[in-house]
Amino acid sequence: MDAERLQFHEMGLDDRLLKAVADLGWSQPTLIQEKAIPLALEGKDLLARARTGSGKTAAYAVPVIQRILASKQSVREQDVRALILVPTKELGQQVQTMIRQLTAYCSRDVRVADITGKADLSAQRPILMEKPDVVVGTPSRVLAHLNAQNLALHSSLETLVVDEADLLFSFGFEADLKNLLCHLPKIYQSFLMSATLTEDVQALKELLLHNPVILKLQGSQLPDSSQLQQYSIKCEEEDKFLLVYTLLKLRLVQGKTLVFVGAVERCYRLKLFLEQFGIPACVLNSELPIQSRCHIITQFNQGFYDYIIATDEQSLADPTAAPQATAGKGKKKKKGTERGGRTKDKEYGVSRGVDFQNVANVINFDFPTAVESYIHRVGRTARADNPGTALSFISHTELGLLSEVEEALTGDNADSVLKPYEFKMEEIEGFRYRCRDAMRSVTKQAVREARLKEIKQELLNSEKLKTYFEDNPRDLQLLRHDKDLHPAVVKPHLRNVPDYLVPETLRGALNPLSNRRRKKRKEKPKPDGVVKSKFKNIQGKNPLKSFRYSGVRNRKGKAGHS
Ligand SMILES: Nc1ncnc2c1ncn2[C@@H]1O[C@H](COP(=O)(O)OP(=O)(O)OP(=O)(O)O)[C@@H](O)[C@H]1O
Repeated sequence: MDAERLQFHEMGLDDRLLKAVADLGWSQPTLIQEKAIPLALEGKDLLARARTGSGKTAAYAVPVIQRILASKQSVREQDVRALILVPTKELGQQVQTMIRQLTAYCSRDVRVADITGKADLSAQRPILMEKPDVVVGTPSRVLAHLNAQNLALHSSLETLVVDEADLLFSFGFEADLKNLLCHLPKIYQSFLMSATLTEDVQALKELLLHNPVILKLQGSQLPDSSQLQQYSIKCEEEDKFLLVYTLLKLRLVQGKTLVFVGAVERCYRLKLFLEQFGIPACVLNSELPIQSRCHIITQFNQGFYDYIIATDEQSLADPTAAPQATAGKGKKKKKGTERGGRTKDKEYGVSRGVDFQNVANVINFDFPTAVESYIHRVGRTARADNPGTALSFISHTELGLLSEVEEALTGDNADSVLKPYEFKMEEIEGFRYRCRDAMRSVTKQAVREARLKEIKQELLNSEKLKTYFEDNPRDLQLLRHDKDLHPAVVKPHLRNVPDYLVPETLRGALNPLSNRRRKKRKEKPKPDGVVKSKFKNIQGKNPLKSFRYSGVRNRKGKAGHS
């Protein structure tokens, strides 16, 4: 604990709030919380820029709740007192969950409603008619309710929060946001929270804040190398598959891992490839229904899955993503339509603001197309005080983007932030044949079918999630999202790795679990998402952090790990 740091109990917070904070296991505020909460409680408008994963949500949620609890002591009338604007549905749900956790001991006094969901306006009307103290929504959703007179804010609103402010404009909410402001009272307190201070955020600042205190914390946008280790490795298309197979199958990457790809189609390509080796993974992208997306994230956080293959669709290189991207430029369009009539959800955001918990590694299978996107993706690991690693595969076409990221992250520092991931590709040549064998089954047709199958399946799941599971919550745990999508092409011989193929230096790393035992284990959630393997016992640490598989020679003169 940092003795210098102002503690939660020294901030004059309500006891019920302090008790909830203690239940969350937070021994002290994060830096942004320490600075922002007292200023917010003084009534100041705030513009807070702090890096991803630094605890911005509670930095505004705690003062919002405190203010409501304080005002309830004198005014008993129920009204909407706080509005929290978020760019995505995922974030909306997450903010609601955080507020519910923080109000666990005062849930009657502080009611929160997340209206980001897809339900009809009329279905959400009754919720708003009850005048929850805190409303969480995207600007377009909130505006629609204001226009439909399901919600009135002009006399009651005390606090406005704009979370992930840098993303609101890029998600196309500029016009909605401006229209929404006409419905707000003259005086209210505002907080603008952002991971980056873009020109858009500056513009929002002028629009929303009055004499704000500007908190710019932590110069770097990502944690330093003592907490987050970043690597890059140059490899072309086929090698990307070969390398990811080796890393996952030999458990060279341990713990929960998010693999980012550049297009929805590539989610399925990679999933189909991996499933042939008995490596299960969930797919996460904007085509899936919101209920499924949130359930996948919840289960991942609970340790059900080790791997998620996700797209980061505000920066897709996929040409089919174009409609979505242009929808982000202020058009009224809610959804982009892909070729083949598939719809994408504009309010989808996986790499932005979503609190994946205890993610040990982020792998950029395809490099992001913008610096911001790199920061948000990599920010899914090393959150709060946890350690993490990020590994980026770089093809020759992506070298320019790598330099941009390097430049943005390195700043004045002469040392490169992304260290080379030294891996002797020639040592795993023996695996190339089986990878090609697996790739042959991953045809365009197979990918298309898998994609359709998954959407159909998830639409069914989503219906169940909406209705059935409310009555049968225990069955919810049994609903899995990482099942094989194309069992017909799975070749059983690929599931096991014959010893002779494993480079001598990596033999200890192979996970000894048989398929049968693996199946048995799959039923149970893993407690913290970190899979124990023989390798871990041998090395005692995450190999992605310490791995050197290069020309470095050990004392016996063999290439090996250091
Ligand atoms: N005081 C604290 N002590 C320990 N953990 C905390 C504390 N405050 C927040 N956390 C945890 O840190 C994680 C990151 O918090 P949060 O999602 O609010 O970050 P963020 O700054 O909003 O990140 P992003 O910009 O990526 O959304 C969460 O899991 C949260 O529960």
